[in-house]
Order: sequence, then structure tokens, then C-alpha cells
Amino acid sequence: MVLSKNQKIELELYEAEINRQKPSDLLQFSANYFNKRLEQQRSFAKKQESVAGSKGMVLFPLVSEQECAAAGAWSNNDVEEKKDDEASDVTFKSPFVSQDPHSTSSHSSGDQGLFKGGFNVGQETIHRAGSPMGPRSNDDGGDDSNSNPSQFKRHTGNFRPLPTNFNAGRRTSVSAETFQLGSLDNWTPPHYVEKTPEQLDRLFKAVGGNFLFNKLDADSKKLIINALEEKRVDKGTEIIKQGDEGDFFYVVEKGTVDFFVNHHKVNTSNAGSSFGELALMYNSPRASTVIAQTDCVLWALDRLTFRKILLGSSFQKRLMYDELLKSMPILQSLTTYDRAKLADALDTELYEPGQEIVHEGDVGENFYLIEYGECDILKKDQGVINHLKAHDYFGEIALLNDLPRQATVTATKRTKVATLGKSGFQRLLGPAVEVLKLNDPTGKSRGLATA
Ligand SMILES: Nc1ncnc2c1ncn2[C@@H]1O[C@@H]2COP(=O)(O)O[C@H]2[C@H]1O
Repeated sequence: MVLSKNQKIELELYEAEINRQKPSDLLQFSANYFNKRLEQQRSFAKKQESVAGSKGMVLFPLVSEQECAAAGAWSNNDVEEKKDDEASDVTFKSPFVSQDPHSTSSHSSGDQGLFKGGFNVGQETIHRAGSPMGPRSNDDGGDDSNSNPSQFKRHTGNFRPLPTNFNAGRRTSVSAETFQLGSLDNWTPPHYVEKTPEQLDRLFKAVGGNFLFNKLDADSKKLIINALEEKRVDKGTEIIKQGDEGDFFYVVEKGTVDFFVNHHKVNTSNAGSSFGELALMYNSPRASTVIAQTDCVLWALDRLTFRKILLGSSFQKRLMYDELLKSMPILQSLTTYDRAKLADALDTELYEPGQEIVHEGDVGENFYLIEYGECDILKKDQGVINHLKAHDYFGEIALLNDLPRQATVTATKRTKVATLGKSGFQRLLGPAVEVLKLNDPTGKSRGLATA
């Protein structure tokens, strides 16, 4: 049997997702994966069909009959070639789903700064995988009971199996209790042993100029400085273990730390960087194991102080975009870490009804995620060809294919969009880019016929 291009892409994405998640139970993972995939295809197709149908048009007649037949076979989970060219299979798809118990704590497979402005968690690479339409979650334990002091464990070289039950299957979110900044009522900030002038000097050098701390007012800065606790760890120490509950956020004053996801090294970071914020922000299990590559001097901030003081200011963007990013079907395959980095790079724009957001023929600079509102997509020669709502996206075709804008997008209601610049689009969408390509109605990014 000859596989179509789309089928090959599907297979590649599926393989990439397996490589990424390394499921312990491949059959269960695959069953979940393809079920979800099918569900997505149908719902996506239904939506597209109804929009196109209501306008009496065939939206994107760019895929050959052979492609249609092949896609049909695939969408029905049938490896034999199938001849019926159901529209649902032509009007592409957002694939992939993270069903693996580790999915909330999964990884990116490369290196790149988590924070801008010199407070990096290291470096990253782009990863391949897809994106589903997973259920939206809103749960949160919000357990802020005071954490135990950190227990540094000597790294023996033998990793224990990852706990699979802590928060397993639970979608992560920033809890409502997160940052009631006004309500510090019963909370007394921890005040560790008075710091020596020498320590304070080092501490200011390590965190003072950092953008995370720059955003704080003088009182908050003082609280943080008081609450930070010096930790010296030897080379090889396991500072954080993937899957554990979050207790501390760390700033590296000296030394280098490595990050491992499912025992694979995914990142390295040095002095001036920070790590350990994700579990504290999202009440999720630790997303990676962190091991001291060298002897390190760290400053540890307890969970509660982190949430009460740092989260609402320094991580404001993440909080702001958390719900949007989690609810975007196209971004479902991103890990918490991926979403956090993406949020750091987003900006917001607001449009009134009738205002153009992008103009056909212009150079494409941004990718857009609709937070709320509605837009029409128009082509000069065809009029309105599609209508978009909250949690849809646009602007990807020009960026994927390095082409001028292929259509004009106009707000039909007051519309708020999150925008991602070209370089962020290429660096931060990772797995979702493959899905965008699959969904690209022109087929150009898949090397298919052009309109
Ligand atoms: N690729 C990565 N995936 C997940 N976490 C990472 C990665 N690189 C660095 N980290 C950091 O490793 C930390 C492990 O604990 P947290 O999940 O609390 O927060 C995580 C991030 O700060």
C-alpha cells in the first residue's frame, strides 16, 4: 500500500509523540491517541463543513482525490486504502493527544531560555509532536500547606522509577488561590536566619538585577530576599525529582544544573537562571528531574512565598494566558513547560468590529490566537471564506510558507487576540507547528497543490 503525504505526516507525528512521551503501555497509549485523533478530526470537520455549507461553498478544494481517499482510510483507522472521500477527512485535523500518565509533566527535547531578560532556565530545542482537542480543565487542588524543607538527595546514578500517580491524568492550572495578592492575611513570610552582609551581597548579585525581581516593589523584594534560603549542593545531587510535588523555587547563584525528562537530558542552565517554578505555579508534579552538574550554590524560595509574592507579578503573563493556551485545541500537545514559554512571548491586541487585523497581500509578522470575539476571513476574489471564533487561530499560512497574507481577517465583534511574533512562532510552538501544517488549508506547507 502506498501511503499518501498526509498519512506519512500522521505516522511521523505519531512516532514523534511516542518518542516524546515514551509510554510504558504502548497499546493503551495508541488506543487513546487514535481515539482522540478521530474525535478531533470529526469535530474539526463538522465545524468546517458547517461554515462552508452555510455559505454554499467547498472551502479548500486543493487535495487530490487520491489524497481524500487516503485520508479517509486513515481517519477510519483503517490501514487499507479506502475509496470514499469523506469531507471530514479532507478538511484537516489537529492531531495528537497526551494520554501518557506523565503527560502533564512531560518535556521539551531541547534547549532554550525559559525567561527573557537574562533569567534563563537554560536552552531548548524544538520538539515534534501534535496537538489534540483535549478536554478543558479547570481543576486545582490549591493545596498550599507549608512544604517541608527541601530534602536534597544524593544522586546515585540509578534513577528510581517515576511516580506515575501524583496528579496523574490531572490537567494543571493556576489555581484561584494562586495569587490573592491582597490577601496575605494569615500568611507570615518565612524569615530565615539573618543573612550576613556577604550573603546579602551575593544574593543581590544573583537575583537583584533579574527581571523576575525587577518587577517587584521594594517591600516584596525585601520579603523575597528574607525568604530566600541558601542551599549548597554537591555535584551529582538530585535537587528535584520528576513527578514529585513542588516545594521550592530555585535561583542558581553558582554552578550548572541539568534537566532530565523521563531520564533524557533536555536542558542545562547556569548561574543567574532559575528553575522549579512550574510545579509551584500549576500545582503539578515536577516536570523534570534536576541534577547538579557541578557543585552549586542555590537560593531556594518556599512554595508559599513564591505563590504569594512572585507569581502574581513576575509570572503575570503566564497567569494571564494560562486559560487561553489550555483551551486552544491546536496547543493541546504542548507541555506545561512549553505553554509557560509560549505565554512569556505573547502580546495582546484588541480590535473593534470592522477593524482589519491582517490584510491580504501584506507581509506576515504575527500568528494570532483568538481569546474572544469573532472574525471573518475574506479573499479578494471570493469574499468571506470562513468565520472564526474564540480559541480559533489565524495568520499561520504566511509564517509557515513565507508568503504574503493569503486573506484579510476582519473583526466582526470586539475581538481580543494574543499575538506571537515570527521568531516565537518558529521557536515556541514546537509540536503544534506540525498540526498547523496538517491543518493548512492551502496544503502548501505539506507540499500539496497550491491554489
Ligand atoms: N524542558 C523542560 N521541561 C520541563 N521542565 C524544565 C525543562 N527545562 C527546565 N525545566 C525546569 O525544571 C523544573 C522542574 O521542576 P518544575 O516542574 O517545578 O519546573 C521545571 C522547570 O523550571
